[in-house]
Amino acid sequence: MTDKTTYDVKVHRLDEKGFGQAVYWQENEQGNPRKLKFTIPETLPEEEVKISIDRPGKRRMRGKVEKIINPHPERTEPLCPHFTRCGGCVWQHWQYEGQLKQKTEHVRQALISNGFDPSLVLDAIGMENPWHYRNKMEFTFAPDGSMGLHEQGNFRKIISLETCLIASKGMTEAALAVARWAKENKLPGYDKQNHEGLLRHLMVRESFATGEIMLALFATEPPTGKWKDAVQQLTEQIERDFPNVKSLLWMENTLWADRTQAEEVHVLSGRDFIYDELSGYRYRLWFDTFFQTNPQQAEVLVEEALKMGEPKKSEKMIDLFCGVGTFSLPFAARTKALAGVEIVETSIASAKRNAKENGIDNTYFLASDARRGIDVVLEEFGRPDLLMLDPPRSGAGGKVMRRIGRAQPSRIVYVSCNPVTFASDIKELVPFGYELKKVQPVDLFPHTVHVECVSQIVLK
Ligand SMILES: C[S@@+](CC[C@H](N)C(=O)[O-])C[C@H]1O[C@@H](n2cnc3c(N)ncnc32)[C@H](O)[C@@H]1O
Repeated sequence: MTDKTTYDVKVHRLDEKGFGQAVYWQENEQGNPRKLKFTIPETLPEEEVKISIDRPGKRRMRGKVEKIINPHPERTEPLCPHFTRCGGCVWQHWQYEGQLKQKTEHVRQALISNGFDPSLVLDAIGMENPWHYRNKMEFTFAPDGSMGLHEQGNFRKIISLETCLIASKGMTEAALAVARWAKENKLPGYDKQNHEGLLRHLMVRESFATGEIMLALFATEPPTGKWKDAVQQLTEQIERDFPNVKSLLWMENTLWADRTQAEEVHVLSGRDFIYDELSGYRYRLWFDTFFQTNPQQAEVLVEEALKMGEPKKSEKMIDLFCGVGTFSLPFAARTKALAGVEIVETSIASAKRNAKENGIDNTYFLASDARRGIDVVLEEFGRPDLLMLDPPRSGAGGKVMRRIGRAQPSRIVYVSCNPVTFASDIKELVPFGYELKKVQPVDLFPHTVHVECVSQIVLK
């Protein structure tokens, strides 16, 4: 039986997942005060709410809102029917302006915690229309063959897809067609518990610039034998109804890990990649290529990075964590020479090809871990005038930052998707004579807690 005791609490802050945090004081059996700590999704700072216990816990309980006693002035009606259950967007109940203010504040707090001046953080640049911005989605099949997104906090449960307000409309329609085909053909979804079933994931990516779409269906068996007719039907249907799908792939994946990886790629229709464009450069994207997922705001990010980096034709530059060259190409076009370092070999192969196909011939790309790669590049390339880095969420780490400090580039542009690791990374540069000049947050992920920022750091 669930405990229907209710507690009136006030949200005092949001946690790193964007959920409200609150405490409630009550007396224990000995008459001593006892503190109950709650995490409450779908609440906003300073809101007073009546909650019940959704999920008990020793240290912190998950609260369920029974009534909003005093709502936040920026509370709004969420638009998506999947909101509250889907783990995708957690802030649809917050007016977009409020989300942006919170993101700016989050970056400022991360700087304060590391001893930097928060006034260096400019207001976050948001989107004019913060919907249907994503160019890539991954959906999962449930054992009953339905397809959708993972339920919030429960990776075993799948919410059947009806719509998605952050994915592009074209991509969602194509995904829904695949979901209907799977249902009509009664194809079994993969059961993670007993490792049985056929369909595992559907990855969809679309280029907003070229209109090309990729559909990659991950399955435990090849598209032959007893599945041949159904696969043929899917291929014909997609070719007929979705002419923009330039890549329809069947990815064989028998591995236990729940990831969109493939042991064999079968091209059912078109090619094994699609073309995309960003900031005027053309890119080939394979199913596993890392590429910015909000292309409109990614262009803003590139523009801001160029403004902060002020690249010059006489200068040498290093791009650490360069991926397929999203920043490398526009910077290389404005510098004398650019060296890019990235750990994923296929991304480096892609970066080389992208540079060539875009007529850029002053780049040198190295597939290496950043820590070793920076040493190799410095040895072959000499001291850079400008260095940019765009590490993953875990940050670059002290060893890489200290190597950057010792290399003494006169300007550094740091692009980050995690203000916390960003702030601790740049602190490492201070003893080497660097000064943080400004930080520009850019919102690439409306309705989620994530924020990207570009910053300018100079040698004093
Ligand atoms: C946030 S992405 C940025 C990619 C690129 N700048 C872009 O905008 O497309 C971070 C990149 O760092 C790469 N990476 C992760 N760990 C790395 C490491 N230890 N050394 C070098 N590159 C790494 C990832 O493969 C990924 O391409």
